[in-house]
Amino acid sequence: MAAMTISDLHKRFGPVNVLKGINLEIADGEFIVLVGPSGCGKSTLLNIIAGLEHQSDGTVEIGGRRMNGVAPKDRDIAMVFQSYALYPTMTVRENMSFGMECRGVARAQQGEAVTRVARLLQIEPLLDRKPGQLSGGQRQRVAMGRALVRDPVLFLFDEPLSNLDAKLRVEMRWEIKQLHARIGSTIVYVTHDQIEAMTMATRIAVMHQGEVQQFADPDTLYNRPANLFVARFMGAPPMNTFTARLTQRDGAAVALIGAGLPEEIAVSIAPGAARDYMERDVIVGIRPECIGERNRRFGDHPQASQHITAKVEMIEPTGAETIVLLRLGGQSGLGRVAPDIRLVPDQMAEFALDVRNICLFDPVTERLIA
Ligand SMILES: Nc1ncnc2c1ncn2[C@@H]1O[C@H](COP(=O)(O)OP(=O)(O)OP(=O)(O)O)[C@@H](O)[C@H]1O
Repeated sequence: MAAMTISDLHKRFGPVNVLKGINLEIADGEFIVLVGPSGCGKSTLLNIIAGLEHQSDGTVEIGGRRMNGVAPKDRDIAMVFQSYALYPTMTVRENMSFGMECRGVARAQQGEAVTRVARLLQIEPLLDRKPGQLSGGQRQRVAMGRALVRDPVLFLFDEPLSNLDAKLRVEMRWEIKQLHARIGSTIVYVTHDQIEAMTMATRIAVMHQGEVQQFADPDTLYNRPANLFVARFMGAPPMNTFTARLTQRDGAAVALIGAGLPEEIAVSIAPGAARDYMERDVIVGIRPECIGERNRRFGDHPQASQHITAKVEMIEPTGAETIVLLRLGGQSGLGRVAPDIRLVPDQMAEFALDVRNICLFDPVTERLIA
């Protein structure tokens, strides 16, 4: 196990800047997820940590040891790839012990390590099969087993679940999380799936265009996103964003969505929030689950919920809940209501708004104000 420090890391491919100064301080035993849209540099960063790619500038330190110039095989890192990369002609047992065989580990020790890890991953009955005789989930488990027998200081996972179907992905997610709880190793895990990130990580680094936008625990990322990119990237459906004007109404601070329009909506804002933005435009971020059916109560405080009137534009029943597209102050946003609520398109209806978790962003810098 080891802590890792990434300092001012840059990577250029010819004229293209793919990583633009990455700084991450990762504690021993953390489960870090790198998440971001395609092409943001996640795999490049992982490959540099593994030593498979060289950085243009900056340093990676693992367990206090500077890795510049250290060959991949000497970094004591195990990597699990999206393609399981198992040898098709070898049995599961041979696949798992191959690395140890190459390093000249004694046969008895190899056998012990394979048995220990096979038990941990519950793949003992599969040890004499070949990869072609395994399901996708079993192959993924063997790929993890091959990494685990090495007992490395750091695990790197590059989208390990993306080849699995949705049900198996949920199961494997749970298994990897439990595995981490049991072995306590430091893990850096790349995915573009933000549900995977939210459910497994101790901290998530959200990347965009070669930069870390925010590095925080899942709760902070979700409820206090540092900027509009993070707000819109994390969450499905994503956070609604409305342009609004901050002002005072009846002695209280409000954000007017669609200020000046007949359908203007005043949303209560915490006193003192964004004082410098009074009488200025802001972006208001409201999660869809913060807009619910009229009689929904958010929290114990009577002022946690506010009633708003909006026009229903579209209805999408999902079984457990109904997603509604609403017209709010001339702008569109999503809400989530109980499945037994009857709504029809074009109807005006009252909804409850949870005002506790409303985010305000600067419209120019797009950074969180309050
Ligand atoms: N060897 C290379 N030469 C030139 N450009 C490269 C090379 N490898 C990666 N890139 C570019 O660097 C950028 C980041 O790629 P990277 O694979 O790290 O992204 P990613 O976030 O992992 O994407 P994905 O989720 O699609 O796998 C992309 O624009 C990619 O085209």
